[in-house]
Amino acid sequence: MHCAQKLTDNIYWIGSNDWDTERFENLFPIPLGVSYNSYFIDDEKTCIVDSVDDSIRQEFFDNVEHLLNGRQLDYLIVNHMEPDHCSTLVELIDRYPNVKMVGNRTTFRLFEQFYGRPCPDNYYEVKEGSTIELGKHTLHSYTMPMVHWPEVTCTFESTTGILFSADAFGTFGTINGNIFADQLDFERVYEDEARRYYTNIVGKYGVQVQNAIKKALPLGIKMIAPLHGPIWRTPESINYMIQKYMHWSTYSAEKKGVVIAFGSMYGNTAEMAQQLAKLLSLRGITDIKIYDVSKTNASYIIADAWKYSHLVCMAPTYNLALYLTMENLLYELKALNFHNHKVSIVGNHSWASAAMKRMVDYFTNEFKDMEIVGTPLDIRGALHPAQRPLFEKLADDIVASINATEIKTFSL
Ligand SMILES: Cc1cc2nc3c(=O)[nH]c(=O)nc-3n(C[C@H](O)[C@H](O)[C@H](O)COP(=O)(O)O)c2cc1C
Repeated sequence: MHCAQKLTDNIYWIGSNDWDTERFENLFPIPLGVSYNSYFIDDEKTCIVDSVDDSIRQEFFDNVEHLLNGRQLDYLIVNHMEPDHCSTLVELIDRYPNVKMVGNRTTFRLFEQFYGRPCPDNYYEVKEGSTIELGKHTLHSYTMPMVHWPEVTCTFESTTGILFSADAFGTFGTINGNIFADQLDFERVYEDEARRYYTNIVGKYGVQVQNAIKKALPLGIKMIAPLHGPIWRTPESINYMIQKYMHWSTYSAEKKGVVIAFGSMYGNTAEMAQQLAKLLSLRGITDIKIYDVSKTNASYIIADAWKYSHLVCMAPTYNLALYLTMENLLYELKALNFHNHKVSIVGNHSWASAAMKRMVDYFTNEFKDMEIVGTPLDIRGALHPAQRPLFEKLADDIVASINATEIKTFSL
């Protein structure tokens, strides 16, 4: 049954929710589900902006048929050729064989690679600044390369001021009736998931996101319609989300605080993590998060590492190397270009140390712009009373560093 919702008198959300997929990209847990958003513009020419994942195929076509009401589909804008927005494209073309599929050369190449169905008669190539007149509405195409795929464009509708932003400004989490961010407590319900979505999916491409923001801001945006999660339509909510993107894309901490990520087999390093947290608390630090890297999916730790000013990595040596789940976390952080934060290091070993050295090497040589706070520690087995002063000193150094840290603010 159709379930479209209005953005304006003539523009509709025709997306739906996916509660079934366990992991987005088969990597990132999505306990709150995810929405795939698509939009319909009802004008002299009919137009769909981006399509959806196969998992919500039925709801999508119910909406499309209802809104077309027997008319033909004239345009199908493909801002992003990732399969979670494109696995219904071939069926759309089969159903509406005269539709013009709007994209760039890379869009069409990826389409053919994925679906083995060249449709050159349907291709309608656009470039930077190309416009399409639908009647009352005019679409302007702008490239956003590598936010986060090479073909990505955004489409600006200049009559209503709606920016169809592809995956930018999206979030994990289903749409629960309210399609607009200002209708709900976004900060409480979605912000952590928006950050986890951004940092893990788009995080590597901060420079490209900055370029896209620079390009989009002068357009006079009145609404931002992303491909996942709620839509932004008030100046306050648009401002809020763009400011979040300024923080995230410049790798700037949003808040003073400490994320302690530990790995542990027998509980000794876990115990050290708790001791350090207690010492930080006694020194007045209120924002402290402890994560077991073997327990919590790295995507959550990565999101909080991005958010808070200070990270502490604590892990044992394992077969003359770094404990595997910590190695994995640091590998992922590095792959996402994480930088511009402060980190402290505690290793643990029993006979031949490697973990501490590996962590120091990571943050000194493999990440850029990471300041190591305090002297890296290397504990043998368990923390003994005689070593307590080392932890007291580390806590002092972290607190001094937190006090000296300035949290950036961004004005638009
Ligand atoms: C499979 C395995 C391999 C290990 N390899 C090393 C090693 O190469 N060098 C070393 O000093 N300790 C090694 N250890 C010992 C641990 O690093 C050490 O006992 C550490 O204190 C454990 O910390 P935890 O109590 O937090 O798990 C290894 C332990 C295991 C189970």
